[in-house]
Amino acid sequence: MDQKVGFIGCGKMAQAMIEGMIKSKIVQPGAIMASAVTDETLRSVKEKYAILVSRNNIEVAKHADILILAIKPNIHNAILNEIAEEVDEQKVMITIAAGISLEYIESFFQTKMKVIRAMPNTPSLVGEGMSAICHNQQVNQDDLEKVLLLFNSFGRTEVIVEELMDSIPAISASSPAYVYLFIEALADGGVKQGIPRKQAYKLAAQAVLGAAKMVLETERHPGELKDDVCTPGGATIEAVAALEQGKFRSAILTAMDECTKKTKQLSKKN
Ligand SMILES: NC(=O)C1=CN([C@@H]2O[C@H](COP(=O)(O)OP(=O)(O)OC[C@H]3O[C@@H](n4cnc5c(N)ncnc54)[C@H](OP(=O)(O)O)[C@@H]3O)[C@@H](O)[C@H]2O)C=CC1
Ligand SMILES: O=C(O)[C@@H]1CCC=N1
Repeated sequence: MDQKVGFIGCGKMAQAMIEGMIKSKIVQPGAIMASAVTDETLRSVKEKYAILVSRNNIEVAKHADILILAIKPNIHNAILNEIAEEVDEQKVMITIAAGISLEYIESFFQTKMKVIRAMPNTPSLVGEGMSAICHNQQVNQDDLEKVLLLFNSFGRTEVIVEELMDSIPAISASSPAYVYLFIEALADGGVKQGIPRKQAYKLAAQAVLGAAKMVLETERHPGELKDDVCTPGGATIEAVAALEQGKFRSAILTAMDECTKKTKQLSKKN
């Protein structure tokens, strides 16, 4: 695509997206410019991705057709005040911060801007990201197609209504953290049985990847897929019963409620 992409903030999430975009060849490294605060980050991303870097957020805002705010929620205020004069109505502005609304971003500008709120996740780094996005009325079909092309270059994207955005961290943006806990626990269980640690991580991670692919590619109900694994009177159903006793599902639902509660608190702060 011929769009220039800018990242204000180039930490973990921005780098995951940049790596995914570059690997998929959807944008040339020279069309991407990113800013950060420390020399260490600027040097390292320049070296890793051969993208343009700057300590100057205004320079990034000027460079970009699609400008991505990949900074913490609590510094949006300062950054938006800093760049407000430099962003015109042609640019598409995207925030990936938890709890930052379209209306909040719009409020920094005199004129109606094209704004998108996105919630990606770190597996974007390996092209298996999951992003949810919503947009305001200024974003037209052509803008949306370009942004979808960009986001789909590092995974899948769902367009949703803004009312649901605060619920996305719990299900797909924060959830990789819980999946890593699960993989670590599976590997610990393997190690307990004598499986070498390195092999245990491979066995556990591939099982999770395969199970996820089964859900996506067969489109069968997860409960049905679970039933296929549980041989009557066999070993798996014993494990499932133990997990139910340990309130496995209930623990996940509670964790998601806590995640959403915190996201909503972040929303209120801004
Ligand atoms: N991590 C995740 O899994 C996800 C995060 N998000 C959202 O992404 C956003 C960023 O998170 P994450 O990447 O994890 O955070 P990081 O702390 O890894 O990155 C933040 C980046 O912002 C830079 N920064 C800080 N202050 C400024 C400034 N004044 N001007 C320019 N850049 C600045 C930092 O620079 P330096 O490196 O020099 O310190 C750093 O590169 C958050 O809003 C979060 O809600 C959304 C989805 C998933
Ligand atoms: O923990 C956070 O607030 C961010 C949002 C989604 C993932 N990380």
